[in-house]
Amino acid sequence: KRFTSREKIPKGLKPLPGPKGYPIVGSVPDVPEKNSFIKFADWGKEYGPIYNVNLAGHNHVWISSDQISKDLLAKKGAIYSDRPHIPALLSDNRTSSQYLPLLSKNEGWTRQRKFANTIMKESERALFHRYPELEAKRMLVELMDDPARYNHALESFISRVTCRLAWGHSNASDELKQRARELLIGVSPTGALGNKLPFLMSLPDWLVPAKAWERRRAATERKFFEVMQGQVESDMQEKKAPQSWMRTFLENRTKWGCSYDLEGAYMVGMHGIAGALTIAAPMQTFCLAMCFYPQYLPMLQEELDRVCGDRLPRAEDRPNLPFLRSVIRECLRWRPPVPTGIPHYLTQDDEYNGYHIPKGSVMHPLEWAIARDPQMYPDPEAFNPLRYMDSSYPTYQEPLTEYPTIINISQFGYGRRVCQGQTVADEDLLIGIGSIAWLFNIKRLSGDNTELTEPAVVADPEKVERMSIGINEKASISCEELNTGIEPTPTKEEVILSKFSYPGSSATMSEKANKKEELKKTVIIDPTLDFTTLLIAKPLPFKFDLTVRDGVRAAKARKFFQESEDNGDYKEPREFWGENQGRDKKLGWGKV
Ligand code: HEM
Repeated sequence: KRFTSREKIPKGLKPLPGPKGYPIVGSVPDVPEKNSFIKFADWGKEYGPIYNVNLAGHNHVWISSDQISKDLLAKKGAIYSDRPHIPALLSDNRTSSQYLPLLSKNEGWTRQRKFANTIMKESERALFHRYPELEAKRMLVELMDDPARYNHALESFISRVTCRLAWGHSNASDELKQRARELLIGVSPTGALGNKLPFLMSLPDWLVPAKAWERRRAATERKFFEVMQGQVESDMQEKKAPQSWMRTFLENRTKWGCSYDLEGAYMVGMHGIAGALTIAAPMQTFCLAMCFYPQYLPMLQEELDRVCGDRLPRAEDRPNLPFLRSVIRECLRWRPPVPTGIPHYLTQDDEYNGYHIPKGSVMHPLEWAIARDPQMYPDPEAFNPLRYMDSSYPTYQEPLTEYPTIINISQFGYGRRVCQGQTVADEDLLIGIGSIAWLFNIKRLSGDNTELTEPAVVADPEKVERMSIGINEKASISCEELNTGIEPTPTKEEVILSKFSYPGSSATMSEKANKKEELKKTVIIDPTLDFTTLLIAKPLPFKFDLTVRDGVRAAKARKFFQESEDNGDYKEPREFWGENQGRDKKLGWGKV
């Protein structure tokens, strides 16, 4: 929906408040690429818990309150459950039945959600086939052997579990990571160029490398999903296919109402991607939190030692591990993996508290702000898992065998579109974070005295040294920018300078100079806020001490791994596109 300042407001209603913006581009120049969610939250403090922003002619509504998000997105789900168009994708995300999270509220979405419900229930009943427990052993050994590449080990853990759930084995987990990363770039407002400059998508490929990149991405993804489906099919014929979402689809393929098998390939593949993308983020946040709030790791280890003793945490331990659940819940609150929320789209004019909300508005439940409501979360900037363990906090809930839980918290969205994968995330985090805390101490590097002030800002960014991960190294979702040729995360100065080259800028030189000064002040240098800029925000790799708690545990962890290794549980990763990941061919890893 195009935004006009003369939008007709029905009698008796007021327009929503919000920043005024500039001609044509609206408020785009005021939104920093890095940590844009903080800017949107700041506007929420200025204009109120629901406000309007014109972004390049489109009306975006930002909601910073859990209650308002529920009132609109959940209670009025009939008109608030659509999705906006994503211009950088070649096929229309709303109708193409490729990506369930991006589909319009149509028949395809209904049947795919039904399928998703079935596979999630089946997996939960089967305790996710113990895949998280199996892969946790491999992750621990990788972390012991190469702690500096912790980021890679955590992402591999998640991707392998998800790959097993989707197709019954983990061989394709590196490829799944790369598919996840490329799709994330394709759909992120700050990723593919076609989302920033949609008109590019109507020009020919040879003129617009970003469009050619998307064509290659889409073709590679399709081929990958087809190959994965075909393999499960032939394994089933040979009666050797382990349980998986794809097997569930193929065993009953007419039941789901898909018009062709390829839809099944996408339905399963999309869930694989959704898992691979998201769950490592809170695990990386966990490492960050333990570095900056060191008082909680000993408490967590005390609980794990008491409950698990000399074995790793298991699914059955969940009721007895309330502090572990508190830490996980707090990781999701403190640094929400989807800080801007995933937008809904309003299909009819509506009103809220006397305000007019025009049809076609893109609605954002702003998780960053919702998770910082000081009434619900006193001292919201502090990482504090005790808010779920101590009855004096508003978030405390009994019984502690069940609460806290991450199921149905705001970070998983609202209404009819809530996240389908919550139980997978819940299980992976319990086993993954529990296993790490069982085996390791996590500390800041000695000599790093960075202090967090309240609210957590200002520190020396040089102290948190980034690790370089080279091109064509195994996939790493957090470093998506490196492997696809998209610019690496911009430096402070680049962030500022990039604000002066947007098309249509009519700012005078002095306005630009003022803006530069203003932006300088808002650049974030808190190391706990050094996150990737795409839709799913992950802490950028940083250096810290990851050491085993004692030799006995280390030896045990190696033994657990060896037993599964001897059992043939871990297979080599498979490469799909040949040399150089197919860079010189039409299919393979994309590089703009
Ligand atoms: C920490 C992990 C995760 C987070 C924070 C997360 C967050 C979200 C959010 C915010 C939404 C949008 C909800 C809305 O529009 O109101 C969503 C949707 C969705 N998620 Fe997740 N998610 C996670 C893990 C997963 C996993 C593991 C899967 C599947 C294996 C998954 C599958 C989906 C699907 C299919 C949707 C689309 C639902 C729809 O549009 O109807 N998610 N998720």
